[in-house]
Amino acid sequence: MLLSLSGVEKSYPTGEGPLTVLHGIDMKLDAGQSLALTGESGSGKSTLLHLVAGLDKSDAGQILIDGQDIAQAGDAARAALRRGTVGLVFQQFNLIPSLDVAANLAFQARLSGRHDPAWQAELAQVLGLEPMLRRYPEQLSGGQQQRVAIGRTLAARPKLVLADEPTGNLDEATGDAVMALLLRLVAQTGAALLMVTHSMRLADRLGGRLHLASGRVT
Ligand SMILES: Nc1ncnc2c1ncn2[C@@H]1O[C@H](COP(=O)(O)OP(=O)(O)OP(=O)(O)O)[C@@H](O)[C@H]1O
Repeated sequence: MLLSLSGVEKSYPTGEGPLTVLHGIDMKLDAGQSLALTGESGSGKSTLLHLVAGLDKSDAGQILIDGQDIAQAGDAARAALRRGTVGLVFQQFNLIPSLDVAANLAFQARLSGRHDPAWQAELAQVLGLEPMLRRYPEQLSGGQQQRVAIGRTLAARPKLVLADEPTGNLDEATGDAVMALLLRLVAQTGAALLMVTHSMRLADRLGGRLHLASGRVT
């Protein structure tokens, strides 16, 4: 099992006292599987994704990624896991403005010691980025930037791809095309995909669905 959560709890301190956002979440995701994380605004989707990404710490429970419990891991171990095993694709593209497309594509793969020029070239081709490898992010459309962000994540060959509304900033047709590419590439690499989406239409294209309501799986 690539990703396994059991009894995951998370509260945030607020002016009115602690706010429990996740109540004992259990879930599993195997390599090659994809899962849509759905639920109303405020149901805890992003919180759950951030915990799995190691960007935040849970209060209780176990989060195993590839056999390693990140809930108990220290900051350095969580950062290493983020570099090595997990790839993130968020709604904000977070490209590096001072680097051209080719260097943005290579960035994460270089950090994780897995830069593979042939794989990067294949990604650039599949994602339609070949004509713009020397351009800078500000010279790209939103859909093009999102394709670079997906390519940058997949270039590092993550075992687990975490995506938060990855096509949320795109029009429907562009978003559909980018989503099709993401699903195709994830399937090709055998990675697992956990994706937050508000769109039932997009959720239906993934292998399964985990629905959250008030911080509980329903
Ligand atoms: N840092 C924080 N401090 C206090 N409360 C927080 C914090 N981050 C999130 N929350 C609260 O936790 C709850 C869950 O937020 P979360 O962002 O996980 O929801 P979501 O399902 O992703 O929502 P959306 O679909 O609107 O993005 C919300 O009630 C939110 O107000």
